[in-house]
Amino acid sequence: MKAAKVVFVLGGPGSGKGTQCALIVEHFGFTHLSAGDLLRAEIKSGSQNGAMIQSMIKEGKIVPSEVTVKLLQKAMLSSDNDKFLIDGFPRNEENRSAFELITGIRPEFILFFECSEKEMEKRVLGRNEGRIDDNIETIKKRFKVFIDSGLPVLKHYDSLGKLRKINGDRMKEEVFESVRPLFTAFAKKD
Ligand SMILES: Nc1ncnc2c1ncn2[C@@H]1O[C@H](COP(=O)(O)OP(=O)(O)O)[C@@H](O)[C@H]1O
Ligand SMILES: Nc1ccn([C@@H]2O[C@H](COP(=O)(O)OP(=O)(O)O)[C@@H](O)[C@H]2O)c(=O)n1
Repeated sequence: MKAAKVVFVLGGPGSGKGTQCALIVEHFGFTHLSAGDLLRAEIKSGSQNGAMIQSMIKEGKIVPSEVTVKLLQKAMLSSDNDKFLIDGFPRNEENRSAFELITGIRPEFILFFECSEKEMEKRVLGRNEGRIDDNIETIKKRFKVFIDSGLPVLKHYDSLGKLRKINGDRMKEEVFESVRPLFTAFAKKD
């Protein structure tokens, strides 16, 4: 698994991570792994961690890294692909160090969508996916967690020269035109 190429995709709730990942998958043949989607699937599967995960998500808190890294690792191992977009991860320093320790993988780079809180709030409230955390009370908590726990992760990768910031406040097609050049090195599909 050490040969796998990984790009972490970060940004606040509603910054457009999932939307841009779908476009990258379509154009560059990556496999999209959303940490949030894997955690939500784990709740639905009736896992013994389900109740804990559900209450963390409802409160906008970060699920213990061991749980999330195991889910990501399992998904990577069961894929034929060797190029992964890991979306919504790492959310804090614990996520980051646990992933590096357990998988031995270092990301190629970090795609980070910068977006105003006003725009993110509007998008999340309009998302209509029936998520238990897409309500104004939990959104405020998620914004705070993003700043308090997420910024140290971004600083870390910035210091390694791996942070690629994209203005996510624009129309999705315009955002993708800024994303595209970062992936041309991966253009050849295997
Ligand atoms: N650039 C954009 N402009 C307007 N709406 C967007 C844009 N990107 C995504 N959206 C919409 O905003 C909502 C949140 O986007 P999503 O990709 O799910 O964000 P995230 O994965 O970062 O939480 C979705 O309903 C999506 O269709
Ligand atoms: N690495 C992660 C990713 C998500 N999560 C949880 O899942 C929730 C939703 O994350 P998400 O990435 O699906 O959605 P957004 O908050 O980006 O819109 C987070 O608020 C956390 O409670 C986590 O605990 N650890």
